[in-house]
This record gives sequence, structure tokens and C-alpha cells, in this order.
Amino acid sequence: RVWGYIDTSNHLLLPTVLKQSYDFIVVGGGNTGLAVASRLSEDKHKTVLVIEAGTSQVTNAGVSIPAEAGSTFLSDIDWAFYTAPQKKANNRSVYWPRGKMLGGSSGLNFLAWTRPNEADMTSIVNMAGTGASSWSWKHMLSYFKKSESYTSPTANNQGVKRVDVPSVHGHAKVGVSASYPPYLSSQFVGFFKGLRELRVEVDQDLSDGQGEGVSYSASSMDPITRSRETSDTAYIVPIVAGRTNLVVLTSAQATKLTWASKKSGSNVVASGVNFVATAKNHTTLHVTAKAEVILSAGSIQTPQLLELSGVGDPSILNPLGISTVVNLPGVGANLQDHPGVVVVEKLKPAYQSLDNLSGVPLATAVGEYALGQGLLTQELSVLAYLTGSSFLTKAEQAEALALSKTPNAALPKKQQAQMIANLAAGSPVVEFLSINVYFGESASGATNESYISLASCIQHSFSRGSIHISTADPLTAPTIDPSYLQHPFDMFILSKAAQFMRKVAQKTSLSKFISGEAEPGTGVQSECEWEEYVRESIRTEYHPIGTASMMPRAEKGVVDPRLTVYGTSNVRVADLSILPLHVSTHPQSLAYAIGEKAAAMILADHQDC
Ligand SMILES: Cc1cc2nc3c(=O)[nH]c(=O)nc-3n(C[C@H](O)[C@H](O)[C@H](O)COP(=O)(O)OP(=O)(O)OC[C@H]3O[C@@H](n4cnc5c(N)ncnc54)[C@H](O)[C@@H]3O)c2cc1C
Repeated sequence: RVWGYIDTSNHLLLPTVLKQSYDFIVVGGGNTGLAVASRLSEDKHKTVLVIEAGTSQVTNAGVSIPAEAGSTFLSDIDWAFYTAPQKKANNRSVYWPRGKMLGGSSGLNFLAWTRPNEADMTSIVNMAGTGASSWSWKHMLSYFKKSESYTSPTANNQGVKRVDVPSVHGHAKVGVSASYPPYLSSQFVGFFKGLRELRVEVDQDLSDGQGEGVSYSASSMDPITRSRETSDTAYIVPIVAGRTNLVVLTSAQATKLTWASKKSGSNVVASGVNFVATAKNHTTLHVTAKAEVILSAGSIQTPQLLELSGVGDPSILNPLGISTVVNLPGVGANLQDHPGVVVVEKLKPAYQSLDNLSGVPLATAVGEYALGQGLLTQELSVLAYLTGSSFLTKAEQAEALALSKTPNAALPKKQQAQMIANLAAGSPVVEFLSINVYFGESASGATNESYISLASCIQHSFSRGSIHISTADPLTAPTIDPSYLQHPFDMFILSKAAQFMRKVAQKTSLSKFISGEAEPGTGVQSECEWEEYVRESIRTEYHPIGTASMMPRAEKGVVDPRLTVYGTSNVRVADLSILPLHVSTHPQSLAYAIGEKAAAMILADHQDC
């Protein structure tokens, strides 16, 4: 047998990779997929193959240095999707980056390390239906801990005392390092203080399931080297040398599942996966799965692969010449995002951001980073998750509640009722975050200016979109339509939230750091002008979910609570596409916990084979 990392350009080993059989094939070596593969391969009697379209990036400084996050956008490790023109957002197509590498989007993200609210997990249980109780916060906490290798915060150069709740954290030998950057920009401290002056509570720890308030967040980062932790560095690099039952195949883009001629009862049986070897003239190749195929290609490409394989809505598949294997209209439906808008403020010259970093300041930052210190160790840091009562007036809260009840043909009534209950149970509706660089509408800010960007991102959008293929060509991106601003609640919240960010910048301690507003600028004052700003600038917080939802089949669900795709006997989905309702958090930690739980369920189901 051959094992370990193998690229399809490896002419010597590829034929053996193809000849070998595998109990489990994991499609997508991203955030969730590598956690699944690592845990499955702990059983020495099971053989595991990962098929990943991208390649290893362990030596890429654009990935490993925390403050470099964003520098790899639009490069060859970014799928660089764009949405369909958004009708309610002035027909704009919005850029959606996704990681194309081992590690997937864990190698492209901004490292924020937080967990969902307990109420969010209760909503997931309620939507997923019978047999879903093990998705509750209480049960999932063991998987959150199992996936985490946590280091508590210490003081830093601003003298800020950061606090946490140690009992909710894990110290796994193989798991994601989560730690706090030693550096803290003074303007971030100003943002934190500003929110406190507006009576926002402090959240002790954004990982304790009770998240509401402002906090200094942890990052997915090694506590000593201060390099980014991806699912590759956390789950595969430390174990791969001894795992003779694991192959991680890169430059391999899956194009469809293949099906066995015999069914298992009324369910179809996957026999393997076709893929193109992107490092080998795009030749189409095939690998066989003895037990299961696990789809971990993410919220955009998992539904794409299901549809290419004949699993989906016949009215979408058949006109493209794809025969229906399983009639499952929920595939690609129920898309939810965390859409956001950004207010950009110029900093006074005394304050350092990541803008225009060159010359001596850059050399200093690089030198400090080599010692695990300084500006480059810091990514997102101050995050605030707020319910309406923390930033809306009483009248606005009443208006928001009334708007949340507005029917939406694309939003099932059961989901809408659950979302309203979830907000009432205290799940924050908006995340506010400060970004240490220009993050506005142009490619970059002005030369010789420094900025702090203040983003407001809605966590529970009442709009529903979809992701569907529009061609049978597997190498063409699917059509992504998040239907931004489809529901009036979303517009109301985003407009008020952006106005709140201006207030923090102008009326609190943060104002001491600021020389003026760059975007939207003083021309935007009235409610109508703010709403137009939202239409003109709405973008993604990069958190799409829901396109293979864990819900009953009759309610357009795609997977059951054990993550098996309805109508199949041996295809599961393990990534963020399974979430039926969105959660109020940065979701990478939940993706890891889903991976841990998926692996535990799969191994439990195959104890005897
Ligand atoms: C720019 C950005 C910033 C973000 N910031 C944060 C943050 O700060 N904190 C946080 O918690 N979350 C953040 N997120 C979100 C988080 O990173 C993602 O939600 C999460 O990583 C998704 O995990 P996943 O396993 O579902 O998908 P992914 O990690 O995207 O994995 C999918 C994998 O499948 C591969 N793949 C796709 N199609 C195929 C195919 N056909 N064949 C083979 N391989 C395929 C992809 O290349 C990829 O490796 C951010 C995301 C982005 C993009």
C-alpha cells in the first residue's frame, strides 16, 4: 500500500492510489473533511482516502501569518466565487472567497475562534426532527472540546486583562490550537471601551454557549509560533507519518459519485467517486469506496456534487441531461448567509494598522513576528455579539419584532417561528467586529492613510437563497443566489447596526483614534440614504450554510440526524451545509465539531465490518 500526502502529479504513486480500495472516501480536505478523515483513520482496520481539489499550503506565509489573512484572496488557493446579481442589492454580484487547499476555508479565514449560542443548537435540534437530540449544546460540547487545544489568555501590551471560562475548553493532543495574540492594537481597545460606554455587557468567553456582549476573541493560532492553525496543520500533519491506512490525495477535483447497480432496500448505494486529476491533464479517474462516501466539499460544492450525481430536484437535473437517482428537492435550497455592511473610519496618524505597511514599520513587524510577537500575530480580536436590546431603541426593537413576523414565501413558517423563538431566547442578532485595515468598497484605502473598519453582520437572516448547478459540466461553478435583503427584517437590522457603528466611532472613546469617516461618509444621513448604502455595499461574512440541511425529508431536508443523505444507504454529508438554521458565531469551530461527531457516528455504524 501507499499512504500519506500524494498529489495527482505523482506519476509513480498515483496508479497504486487508484488500485487500492478504501473503506471511506472523504470528498473535500477542508475544515470539516480533514477532521473526519483524521478521526476515521484512528481505526487501523479502516482505510481512508481524502480527495481534495487544492494542494498543501503549509509553507505559504500568506496562509500561516495571521495578519496576512485576506492577502490570498483571488489567488489560486481561492475558489473566488461570485453570486448571481442580487435583485434587492442593486443587481450587484458579490464576491464569495472559499479556500481551495488542504485545510479549505480554515486556511483562508480570519482565524476568529468562537462557538454558537446554546439557543442556536436547540433550534437545530428542533428543526432536525426525530433522533436529533444529540445535536444539543450539552452533547456537542464534548465534540467542541475534543477538537480544541486551548491556551488561556494572558495580559498583553495594552495592559488589558482578558478573561475566559476554562471549563468549556478542550486540550486535545490532536486538535486545533486556539490562543490569544500577544499584540492588541490600541484602537481595538478603544472599540471595546466604546461599546462598554454604550452599556454593552462584557462577554467572558465567546465559546461558552452564552455569547452576548463584547469580548476579546481567541484565534485559531499556535500559542508559540503564532502561525495559523488549519485543519491540515491540526489534524493531518501531526499524525500522517504513522497512518498507513490514510491517503490524502491533492489536485483531485471530484466530479460525481458513481452508483452500484444493486440497491440496499429502496436506497441507492454509492460505489465510488469520479474525479479529474488537475495536475495530470485533467484526466478523469475513479476510486472505489467499500463502505461510505462522505461529502465535505462545503456549502457551495457539496450540493453541486449531489446534483451532478443525480441527487436533487428533477426539474433542475433533467433539463441538464442528468438522470434523477434520488428525488431530493432540498438539495441546494435553504441557503443562509451572514450578510454584512462595513463603516470605514480613518485613523489619526499616530495609530498603526495593517494599511500601507512598508519600510521600517514592516521590517519591525516582520522581526517581531519571527519572535512570535507584534502586529502580525493579530487578526480579528474584539468581537461583539448583540441582541436587539443592546443597540436598538425600545421602538426599534418593537419594529424589528413586527418585521420578523412578515411572511416570506421562501422561508418555511416552521423555520420562521423557530427563528423568532431563538431570538427571544437570547441568540444575538448581529455581530459587530473591528478590522485592523481598510475593508471598504474599493480594493484598498488611500496611500498614507490608516483605517479601522467596523463591520455589522446579521446572524439570523430571514432571507433564503439557493445554490444549484446550471450545467452538467462539473468544472463550472454553480449558481449562488443568497437572495440578499429578500426579507425586510434584514434591511432594517443592517441599516440600524451600521448606524450604531457610526455612533461608536463618533460618540465614544473610540473617537479619540479617528480623524474622519471614509465610508459611507457624511453624505449618508437619512434612513433612506442608509438603506441605499446597505444595498450598495452588502457583502458576505463568508458563512454560507444550509444547502444540505439536516431536516425531515418531507420538509425538504437532505440528511437525517446521522448525516446520511435521504434515499442513499452510504452517502453522508459532513460540513456546514447540514445546518438547517444559522448560528450566531464564526462557524469554523462548529465545522470541526461536526467533523468529530460525524467520524464518531460513522465508526460506531461500522464497528463490525
Ligand atoms: C474569507 C473567509 C473568512 C472567514 N473567517 C472566519 C473566521 O474568522 N472564523 C470562523 O470561525 N470562520 C470563518 N470563516 C468561515 C469558515 O472558515 C468556514 O465556514 C468553514 O471553514 C467551512 O468549512 P467546510 O468544511 O464546510 O468547508 P471548507 O473548509 O471550505 O472545505 C471544503 C473543501 O472542499 C474542497 N472541494 C470543494 N469541491 C471539491 C471537489 N469537487 N473535489 C475535491 N475537493 C473539493 C475545497 O477545496 C475545500 O478544501 C471564514 C471563511 C472565509 C472564506
